Amino acid sequence: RSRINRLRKQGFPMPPWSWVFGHLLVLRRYILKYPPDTFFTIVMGGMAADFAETDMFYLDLWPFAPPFLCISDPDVANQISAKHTFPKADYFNTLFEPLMGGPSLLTTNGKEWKDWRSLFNPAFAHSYLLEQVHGIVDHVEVFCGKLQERVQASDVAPIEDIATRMTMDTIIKVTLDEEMDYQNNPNAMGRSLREIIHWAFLGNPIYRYHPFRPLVLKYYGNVMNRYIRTALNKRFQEYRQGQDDKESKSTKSVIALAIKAYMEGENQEKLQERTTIDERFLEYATYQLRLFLFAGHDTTTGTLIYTYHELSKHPEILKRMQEEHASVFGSAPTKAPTLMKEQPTLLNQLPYTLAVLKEVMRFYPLSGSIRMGVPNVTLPDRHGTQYPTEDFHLVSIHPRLHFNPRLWPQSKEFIPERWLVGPEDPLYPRSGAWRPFEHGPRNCIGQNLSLIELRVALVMTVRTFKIEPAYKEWDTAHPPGVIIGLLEDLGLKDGRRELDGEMVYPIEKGGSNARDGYPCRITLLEEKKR
Ligand code: HEM
Repeated sequence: RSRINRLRKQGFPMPPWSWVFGHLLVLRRYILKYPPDTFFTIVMGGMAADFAETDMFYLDLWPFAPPFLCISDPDVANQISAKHTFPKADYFNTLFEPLMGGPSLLTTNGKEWKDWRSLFNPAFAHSYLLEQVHGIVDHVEVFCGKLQERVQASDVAPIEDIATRMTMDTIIKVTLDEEMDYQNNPNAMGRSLREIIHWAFLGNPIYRYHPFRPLVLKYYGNVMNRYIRTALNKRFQEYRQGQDDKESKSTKSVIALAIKAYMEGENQEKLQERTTIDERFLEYATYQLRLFLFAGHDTTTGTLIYTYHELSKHPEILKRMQEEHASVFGSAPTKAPTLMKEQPTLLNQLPYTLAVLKEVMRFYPLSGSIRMGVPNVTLPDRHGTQYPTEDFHLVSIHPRLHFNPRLWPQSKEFIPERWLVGPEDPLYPRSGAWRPFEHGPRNCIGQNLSLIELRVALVMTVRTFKIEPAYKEWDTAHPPGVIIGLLEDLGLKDGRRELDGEMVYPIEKGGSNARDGYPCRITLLEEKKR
């Protein structure tokens, strides 16, 4: 408090502050502007908009969170992400480690992080992942079957569950070379991940301080660990077999490549004797694989759902995307899966689809970035004022960065073309203003995988299915329970379910999912035309 007070007296920007509450009451005022389940980062974006003059401000939320230096200036955000000056924050680690079970790429620093990142980087390269398109197409085909079932049922239901199962199946296939088949069957691994997210759930103090939480996390963590370790051992034996038998088929999974790189870095003499995988590798690789599943499934699912939503609102954009798919894969949508399997590089010929995805990610930033400030290092705002960083968590506020009218002409309009114009065009994106995957050495390792999977999913769905939100029908069919309804009627509970006139908005559920899992109606496009 006294440190914040000193900075306040020196005139650094921050909301009105008090010795007793810090900025908690101010935060509450902002929270009340939004529906109660709104993704917290969006609330922060709203607050940051009131500091447009500096695009930086301090925030004191003690005792609920450490003090923050909030940043929505692209140059400052670039300075934070460009080098390793600012480490990942301990606070951040305590929030995320229960999800992974131990130290992972997301939470470690220095040599420990660098060694693991170097081991996995090659397998997440775009060209390498294109070799995995075959498996991705297979999983998207199952997803299409599920959409088809929804067409036949002619119902209104959330799409999130089936889309999440698809992204989980895909990540497990690409990273571990295992068929989880979660889209068709209940699966202990998939269920455990969901339970862990639910119990580790960062924003809900009821779960955070629940006495059974450690036991529940341990139980489900063990289920995940067992699954991953069994798969890792299988991949190791395949690697060994590949060593002895040069003819054997080499697997292409992310972990197969990482095992190969790890073993090649080992003492070669010892390697000959090794019949089981080294325990330290097994333990740490398990944390990384849990992270891939956690970091990759909700984010990719959310982006897909928000893309369907924007396409439903902009028929002209949908039409242009369909035309692009027809020009690359031919006029019959049924041919596209085979073509993608045979020539995965065709996915590189979809600039418009990619532009739509980038614009969706600008509109719906699903993640964020936090680093720890360090002694004697300051960050300058665009007027040159230097902000001390020591003891502060440096938070990049993506929703503000992505909507700041100073950085984005027509910032509230959905314009995929801004991603297709040259630097001479006013719409051309400003460097560092778009950060869904963050930038620099610690950017998202899975971004190529997400963008490939999303393109495959769009190619295989948008010329066949029409997916339209059906919130009104859903809300009518699912009114709040008697007690909640009464509290809402009495004004004792906030019953708002719209943000800026939109029924679809990211909610706080561990990963910024669409409200109620995006209830929608799915029909066949031909049906619509008839
Ligand atoms: C639309 C999809 C995705 C979005 C928006 C997203 C976003 C991000 C962001 C913003 C970061 C940086 C966090 C920070 O600075 O603290 C990050 C890091 C990371 N992401 Fe993603 N992600 C996505 C998909 C994936 C997928 C599919 C995977 C893996 C299969 C993945 C794995 C990771 C990992 C391991 C890191 C930590 C990297 C490091 O620190 O070295 N992500 N992601």
